[in-house]
Amino acid sequence: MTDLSKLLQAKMPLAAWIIDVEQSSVPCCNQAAEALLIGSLNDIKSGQRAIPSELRERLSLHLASLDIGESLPFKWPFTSKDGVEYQVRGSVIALDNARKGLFIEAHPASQVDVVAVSQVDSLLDHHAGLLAQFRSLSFAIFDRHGAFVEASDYFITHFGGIKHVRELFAVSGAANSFIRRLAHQENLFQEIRLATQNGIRWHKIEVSYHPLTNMIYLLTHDIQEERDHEVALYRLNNYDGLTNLPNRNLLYHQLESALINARKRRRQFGLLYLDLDGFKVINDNFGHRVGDELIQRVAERIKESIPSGACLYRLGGDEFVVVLENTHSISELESIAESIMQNASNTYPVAKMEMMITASIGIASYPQHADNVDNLLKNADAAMYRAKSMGHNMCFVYQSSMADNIDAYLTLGGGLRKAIEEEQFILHYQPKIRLPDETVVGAEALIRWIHPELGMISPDQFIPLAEESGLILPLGEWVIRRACRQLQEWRKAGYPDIKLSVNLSSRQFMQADLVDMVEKVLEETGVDSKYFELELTESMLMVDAQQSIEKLHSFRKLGLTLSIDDFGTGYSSLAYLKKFPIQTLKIDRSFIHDLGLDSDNDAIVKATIAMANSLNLKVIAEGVENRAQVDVLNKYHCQEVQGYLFSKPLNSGDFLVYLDSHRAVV
Ligand SMILES: Nc1nc2c(ncn2[C@@H]2O[C@H](COP(=O)(O)O[C@H]3[C@@H](O)[C@H](n4cnc5c(=O)[nH]c(N)nc54)O[C@@H]3COP(=O)(O)O)[C@@H](O)[C@H]2O)c(=O)[nH]1
Repeated sequence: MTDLSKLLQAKMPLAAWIIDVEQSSVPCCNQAAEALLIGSLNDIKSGQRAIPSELRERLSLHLASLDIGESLPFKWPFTSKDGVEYQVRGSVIALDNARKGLFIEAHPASQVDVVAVSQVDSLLDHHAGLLAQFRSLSFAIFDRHGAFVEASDYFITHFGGIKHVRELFAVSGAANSFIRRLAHQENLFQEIRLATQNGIRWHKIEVSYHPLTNMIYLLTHDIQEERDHEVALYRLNNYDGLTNLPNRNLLYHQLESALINARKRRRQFGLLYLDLDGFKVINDNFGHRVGDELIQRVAERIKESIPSGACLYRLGGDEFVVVLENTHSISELESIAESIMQNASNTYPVAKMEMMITASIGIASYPQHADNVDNLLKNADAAMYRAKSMGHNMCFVYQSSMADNIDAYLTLGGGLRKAIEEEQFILHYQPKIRLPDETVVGAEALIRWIHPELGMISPDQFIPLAEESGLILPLGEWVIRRACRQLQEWRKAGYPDIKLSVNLSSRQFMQADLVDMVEKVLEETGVDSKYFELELTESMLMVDAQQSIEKLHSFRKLGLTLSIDDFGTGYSSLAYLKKFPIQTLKIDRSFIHDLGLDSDNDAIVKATIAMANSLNLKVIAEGVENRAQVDVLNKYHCQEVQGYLFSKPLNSGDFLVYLDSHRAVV
């Protein structure tokens, strides 16, 4: 084995000092160092006590910040024998703890090495100890053709008996480039993968070629553990722990690069924004462990459903994004979305159960729908919410007309959240009039937002925003609670019992715990459920007819009445409606508008009322604005009407005044 003490003395063309930094002394230095005792380096001679305090401080500083085997660049000015000012350059390398180190430096004319350590008891003991430490460095010498000459014990244990420097490299290309650079007598300092006895590992290497000996001096430091930590940290920052899918960070990176590519090559790329329907219910009912397992299975299923070039990301919760580069058309994106929805909706064996879940997907494409990453994501997200509000298991392609809503969402959306917290809403009540005696028998509760700056905002403006942001759930609950409290207040004030209806939005109707919530509010307020009515639209019910039927039966069990709003605008037939346990049909105002003016329209209204009566359903006509309409409706035996002819929606005070003057005489 090489005796590095000899190496230090004889073979190294470098001047080398062993410096006890703590004692500020120089236990020894080699022959080359003796020959270079010039200028400020003159103070650093063998057996010398007290090195220059500035040098000592700087060495201490360097050594203190280093771990074993680590190095730092070091500069020190000195003047040569012939009076030339030089800047010594090299690096400090720690030996066995942060306070002991090896310092190698070079200047233009020759090379200078300094070994610096601290905490030495005696010079002699110290000398032996230092050499042992030096031996523990991974250090080797090669001739200028790369043939092995000598190495430290540690080097040989770590890399094995090698004959040529080439054998160190994991990749032949790296070896070639290394040898090429050495041929140009370049000094190297780099991080590279080397082949060790324990496999390929990352190393920091420091190489210098010395023309005096024609030798290559190589110092290596194994940094595989640091690299492993870096990789672990990278994974933590960029991958989702549950599914191992790349996360939002990597999504942004890929989208940015997809955008650059698409711009450069004038290509398209697409984005599918995916959210599972009703995942919260599974989490709430079966626990997060089952929810997590389901998310993993769904992720696998989605991965199987997308083309090989596509990339799947998990944004967190039940949200995923698929990025498809180099797409040709939106219909291509739609057909991929369809196949994801189809595959995802098959059952999953989770926790010894057969689980089912569906997904809603929003689609946006560059350049059609946005020209930057943020807008693309935002638009795909909005399209996803639109898909959700249309029902389960749907996909929706972003439309530019949604931009108005999104802009409004950005300006009103934040305010809407605050408005819910601060209850900036009121309910107005539009009387429902019985025919033919035209007395008030009920009312429809209609929400109004009293914005602190914008004044009263119509529900047409903010209900779609509330739907798309999910805020409709707390807002809808507020409406139900407020309406029930109002009923009780009227009752307690001695007004006759009337039926009050509220509108449900489609997202609200999908809410898994809707029935429980309504039941809780009824109990809380003490309202007699037969005076409370829910208005639902046909399209809402037809999204998942079977589930709707079950939900409606649950409401019926609570004693509520159920009404189909906007009847005639959807696609359900009266025969089909028989399956729904409903009590009232509200004919849409578009049919009432032309009543008495268009015979086909009249025939439809007449037939609807007749068929509804035969099915034992009450009929109410909305949007009644003139007497002629009332006359026709009376002729067809329509039971109730609602519209501006009788009253616009009123605040609760005005409504009571109206009620007083239009109530049935008993
Ligand atoms: N999910 C919820 N939706 C709600 C709630 N409150 C209201 N809405 C829905 O918003 C839409 C707009 O409502 P609004 O501006 O209140 O308009 C209602 C009436 O003012 C209007 N109306 C009534 N009579 C007439 C009339 O003679 N002519 C005419 N042009 N318009 C009239 O109709 C709206 C009520 O319609 P409908 O619900 O179909 O009975 C509207 O879609 C509301 O449903 C809420 O709390 N939750």
